[in-house]
Amino acid sequence: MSRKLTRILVIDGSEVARTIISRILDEEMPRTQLTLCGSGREAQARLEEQHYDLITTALLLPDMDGLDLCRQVRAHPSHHHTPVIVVSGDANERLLQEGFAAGVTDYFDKSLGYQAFVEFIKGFTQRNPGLVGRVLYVEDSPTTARHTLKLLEHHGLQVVHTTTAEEAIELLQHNAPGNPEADAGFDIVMTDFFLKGAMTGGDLLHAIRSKFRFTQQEMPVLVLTTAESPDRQVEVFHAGANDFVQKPIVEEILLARVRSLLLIKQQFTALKLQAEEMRLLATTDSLTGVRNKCYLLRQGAGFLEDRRNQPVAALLLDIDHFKRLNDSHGHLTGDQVLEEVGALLNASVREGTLVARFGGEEFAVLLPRCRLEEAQARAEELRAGIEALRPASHIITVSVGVASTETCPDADLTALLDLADRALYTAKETGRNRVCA
Ligand SMILES: Nc1nc2c(ncn2[C@@H]2O[C@H](COP(=O)(O)OP(=O)(O)OP(=O)(O)O)[C@@H](O)[C@H]2O)c(=O)[nH]1
Repeated sequence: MSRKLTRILVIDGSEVARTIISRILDEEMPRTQLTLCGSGREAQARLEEQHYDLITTALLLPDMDGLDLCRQVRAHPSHHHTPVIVVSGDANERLLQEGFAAGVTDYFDKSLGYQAFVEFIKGFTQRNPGLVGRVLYVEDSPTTARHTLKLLEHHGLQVVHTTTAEEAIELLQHNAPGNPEADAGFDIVMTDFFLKGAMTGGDLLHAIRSKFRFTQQEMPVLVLTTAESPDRQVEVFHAGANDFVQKPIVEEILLARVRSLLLIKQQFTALKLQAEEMRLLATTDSLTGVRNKCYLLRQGAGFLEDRRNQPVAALLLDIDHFKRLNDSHGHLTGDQVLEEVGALLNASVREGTLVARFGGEEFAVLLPRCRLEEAQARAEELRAGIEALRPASHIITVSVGVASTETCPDADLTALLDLADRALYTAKETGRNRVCA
């Protein structure tokens, strides 16, 4: 889900006020597109040009009453839903009595200061975020579809409209996780419950929850129904809908429901990303950036068992005379060398290769679909690459032991690494800075 700019229209007759508000908003809300107006007439002109997520106006404008401006906003076909905050010197009687009737969403007491005003706006926009996301919308009535599409798109949503559940299923299939040709995918589905095709909205819901196995957080579904009995409403929820909206659609109700479902989806996506980051952190060696030994031992077994990876080659690379480097240049230099060698290994291997830190100055590499001869060639490339690297401005060499299941098809991970370790020992014994198999 991409984040879009929050568009705010600030109307205030005082140039000083506009300058201060603009400066603080720029600092505190960098993803804001701010439009400043000094009069009601200027604001009216701006409102003809574009949509805003929020309007704030002083109660007293040089040419107009702030409440009259608010009434005009409420009567405007494109802006009648836009929140309006009225700013006044004190919460005066007139504002309290007439404000809400005029359609004021909230008011702010100016005597609290500009910093507090910006904090207020920040809180307001966080509670009422703009609508951002991709909606799959299934509706077979052309009139309802045209009206709803216009409404959703007007509020910044990307909408893909289909008239049948079958088409919607095809689109969901195409966008399912794992399909390399998938587009951005959908954040929510909105569907009419009664569709004229062979499949109903209920069938679509069933497919979403049972076939695609999308949870209610992963793919929230909003059902549109005509006024129904409580029994029918219960049926909608049993079918796996998150919520429903009755037709004829009331714009504010639809938007509020869509907003809350998008929030559910955003929270789900954020949690998923966080979990992935945590998993990566827990399986990565913090110094070298390659996988840690625990990950190698856990994933390596499966890596070997996967027949598509056969034959699997294992390389064990051990930095030569690393103790000497530590002793003469210090551990921090040693650490930098390890870091740079790890980065080179990560950057040098193809996708599907597993690189891990096996011990202090020792790295393991598992190469899929790699015969012994090719593994030796790959090991030689890595050895030469490290020799040319000069990490921390020192010439560093590695000895490499190579083994492949090509020559021992029954070897499990331990046996394969053991063979590579024996080859590494030979490389060390026969002079270092070489590859042995
Ligand atoms: N700087 C640094 N040193 C480490 C780290 N982990 C292990 N070492 C050091 O790596 C050195 C490994 O020394 P040895 O096992 O004797 O091996 P070597 O000096 O590389 O000699 P050969 O392997 O026989 O060429 C030890 O001095 C460890 O303290 C680390 O994370 N950072």
